[in-house]
Amino acid sequence: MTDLLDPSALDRAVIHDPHAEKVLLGLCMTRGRRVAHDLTLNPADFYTPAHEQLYGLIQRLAGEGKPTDLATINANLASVDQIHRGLITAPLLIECEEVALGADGSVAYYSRLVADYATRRHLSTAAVKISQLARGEGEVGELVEMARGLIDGTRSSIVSDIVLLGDDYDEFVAGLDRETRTVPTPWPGLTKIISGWAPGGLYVIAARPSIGKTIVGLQVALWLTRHGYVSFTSLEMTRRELQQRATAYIAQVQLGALKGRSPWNPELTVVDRERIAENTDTMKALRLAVNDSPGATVNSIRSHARSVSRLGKLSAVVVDYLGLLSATPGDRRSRYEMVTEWSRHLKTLAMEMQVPVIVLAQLNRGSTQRADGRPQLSDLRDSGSVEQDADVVMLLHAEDPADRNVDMGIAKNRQGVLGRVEFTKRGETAEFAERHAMPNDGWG
Ligand SMILES: Nc1ncnc2c1ncn2[C@@H]1O[C@H](COP(=O)(O)OP(=O)(O)OP(=O)(O)O)[C@@H](O)[C@H]1O
Repeated sequence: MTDLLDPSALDRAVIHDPHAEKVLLGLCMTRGRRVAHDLTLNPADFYTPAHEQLYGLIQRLAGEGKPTDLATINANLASVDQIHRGLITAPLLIECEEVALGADGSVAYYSRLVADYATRRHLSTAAVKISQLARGEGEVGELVEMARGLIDGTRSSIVSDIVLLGDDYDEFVAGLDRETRTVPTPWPGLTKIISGWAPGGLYVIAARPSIGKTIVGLQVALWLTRHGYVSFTSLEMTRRELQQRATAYIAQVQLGALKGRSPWNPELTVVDRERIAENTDTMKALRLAVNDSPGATVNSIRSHARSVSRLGKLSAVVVDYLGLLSATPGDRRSRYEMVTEWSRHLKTLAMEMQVPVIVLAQLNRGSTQRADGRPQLSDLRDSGSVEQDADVVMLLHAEDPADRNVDMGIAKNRQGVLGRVEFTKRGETAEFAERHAMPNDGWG
């Protein structure tokens, strides 16, 4: 990456309000220590160096439980380092007091003004850096993510951004009878056990190879399109293959007949063609956005989800599957460390976007060494810390990939009970049908 322009080269002179800075400092001096104590601006949020130093001193005094008035400031000037001490002059202190006496706005008003100007300056600096990023080297998706990170980091820390746990408690109590924003899974029994997909939740569906995790992932994604757009990252199948599976499920046509004409594929029947025709409009209108670009990374998943959310309400993010994600070029960490970071990022993505993130994962061979062959949470060991980050972990188990009876163990459920669900796998129409759900049933 080429060197970034020195942001200090920017002319930021117009993006500040020296009067507001002085008034706020004066209010801290004249209205008692509490005012300074409650402010959460950073000294660097003040544009003028003298104001920055004075605010830093006032904050220090308030933190030590001392008054923040003119006399105490004067008595403590020696505690400011020698280089900056000279900036806090007697005329400045007097001017701050005077403008504060004549001010007609509240402390909140002036602190908001100072914070807003600080944010504008950060934004201006970020714009220069982004412009340099755009001209530099790097994969374009990564660059977009870095640019987003720079924009996200521009907010100044101000008092009104601090929210206490009980701040909206009345709203919480009033909302107890309102319907939740969780949405059902395609299977009523499972929905009951895990209480549906919750916004901000990270859900892991894991299995040994060929048990059917993609079938489950796609069925879930198709179901969730009823509630909005779904961002579906597929590292194993192309969009065309997903089209075949989705058609098999929605139009109830044999998957084999949708793979094109060949001597070994079954032929499409007249009924099949009718069903496809009947469901063409539904297929075309599906709000399923497929990201099947090779080498997808966690950053590209985030980018995709954000772009999809601009089309309309995002209802979920689905990733098939965690182990196939690519590392950022040049990342030399162990696979374990990388996957650990990815699962953290996916949980953060769920919380940021306020949607469920459903991640498919492959289990290691641990289960094959057990007498009953049943997978356990520990079989996710190769998947970094996904077991800790996940809100719910669902483990699929069948004695053999060809077996139509597949069990799902809810092996972790942060907000509820564990349990077990029995499914019939209908591979030919790419679907799982729920037979029986058993909350509180042990797994293992
Ligand atoms: N045309 C078909 N007819 C019947 N069953 C099929 C058909 N295609 C796939 N299946 C079933 O689906 C299973 C594979 O499903 P899926 O691709 O979802 O598995 P997976 O767990 O994602 O596998 P992988 O380890 O390859 O990621 C196979 O074991 C098979 O039982």
